[in-house]
Amino acid sequence: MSTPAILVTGGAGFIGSHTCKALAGAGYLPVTLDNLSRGNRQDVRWGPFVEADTRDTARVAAALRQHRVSAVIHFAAYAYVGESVEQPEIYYDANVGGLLSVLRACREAGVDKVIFSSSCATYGIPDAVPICEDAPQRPINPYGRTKLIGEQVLIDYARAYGMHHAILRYFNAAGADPAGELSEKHVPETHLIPLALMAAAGRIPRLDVYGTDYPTPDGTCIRDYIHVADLADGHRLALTHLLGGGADLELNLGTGHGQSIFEVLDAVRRVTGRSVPTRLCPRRPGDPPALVADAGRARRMLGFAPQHSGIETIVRHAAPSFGVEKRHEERA
Ligand SMILES: NC(=O)c1ccc[n+]([C@@H]2O[C@H](COP(=O)([O-])OP(=O)(O)OC[C@H]3O[C@@H](n4cnc5c(N)ncnc54)[C@H](O)[C@@H]3O)[C@@H](O)[C@H]2O)c1
Ligand SMILES: O=c1ccn([C@@H]2O[C@H](COP(=O)(O)OP(=O)(O)O[C@H]3O[C@H](CO)[C@@H](O)[C@H](O)[C@H]3O)[C@@H](O)[C@H]2O)c(=O)[nH]1
Repeated sequence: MSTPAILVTGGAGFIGSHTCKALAGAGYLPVTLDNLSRGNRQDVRWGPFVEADTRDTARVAAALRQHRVSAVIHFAAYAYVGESVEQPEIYYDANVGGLLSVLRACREAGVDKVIFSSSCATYGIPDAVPICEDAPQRPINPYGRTKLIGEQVLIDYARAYGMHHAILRYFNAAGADPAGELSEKHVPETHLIPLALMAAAGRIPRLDVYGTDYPTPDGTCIRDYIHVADLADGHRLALTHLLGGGADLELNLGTGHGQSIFEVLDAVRRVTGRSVPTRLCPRRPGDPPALVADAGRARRMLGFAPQHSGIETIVRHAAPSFGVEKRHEERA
């Protein structure tokens, strides 16, 4: 039997490149399609590369046909809350327009299985944590709205066209390939753990802590940090489920445990043995106080069980990406 080919849009990006590695390890051929606006060509190492924009429907359809693709994993999107508030047009265009174009290409090429990168940002400010999948989805910024629209498009396309889907709502992706073949990087860099490591390494003067007056035990925001290798494995499981004829899925991918900003900074200090200079700042607009997944449905439906997602492991695997010496080499 030939190796099933999977089109991975955004496969040159952070989560996409880690997922391509996991897919190749599981016997799939990942075909990356990326416009390199925010990804890295050198991280496309586990299958062919198509440099194209998702909105170029003809190029996407040609890639699907050329590689006889069995399913699509659609990562390609812009993913910054603040930027989406400043420039909503590029978000609706790339995130919603890109998805519509990929789905049109799938229908033209006869591909009927799509895995979609959604986000806990679709929940907005939740009424309660942990957040289960049936909680109300009331995004509070354009980024979250583009993801919710994407989910709704997929649900409508399933009813009308029989397009099968797995909607995966990631919580905070972090860390890097445990084997060290890929690093944690984002363009531009605005994420907490990378910036804390850069502050520990002396590459930036300090980490700004956005808000210490939230209704949380230490006053800082709580997030559910999930290791990128665990997220990659979640995609492998969802793909196996869909290719095996399993029902459509709408799942959180998180750990079920939250860390405050101060707890993350403590982990960075413990792992690196270095101090993290900080400056206490006002809240960043658009940040919900606490986002933690109810991870039960993914466990029940897919057997999803994060292996690397302790905060210290995440920080230890991310640290080399930022040139911070690890204090606990023996524990790698
Ligand atoms: N990082 C997180 O914590 C997180 C959490 C929830 C959801 N997500 C979602 O996961 C997906 C991947 O996120 P990431 O952190 O790996 O981001 P990333 O920016 O590292 O990767 C996105 C990739 O998509 C590519 N891309 C963007 N627009 C494109 C277009 N129009 N055509 C072709 N390629 C395009 C970029 O070049 C980049 O390589 C995104 O859809 C994001 O919204 C991320
Ligand atoms: O310099 C910094 C950077 C971040 N934070 C705080 O740290 C927390 C986490 O922030 P960040 O790492 O920027 O992640 P999020 O804003 O939670 O967004 C990420 O996680 C979302 C899911 O929660 C995804 O949808 C987004 O794409 C992804 O960027 C938030 O409370 C931030 O205010 C700081 O205090 N200082």
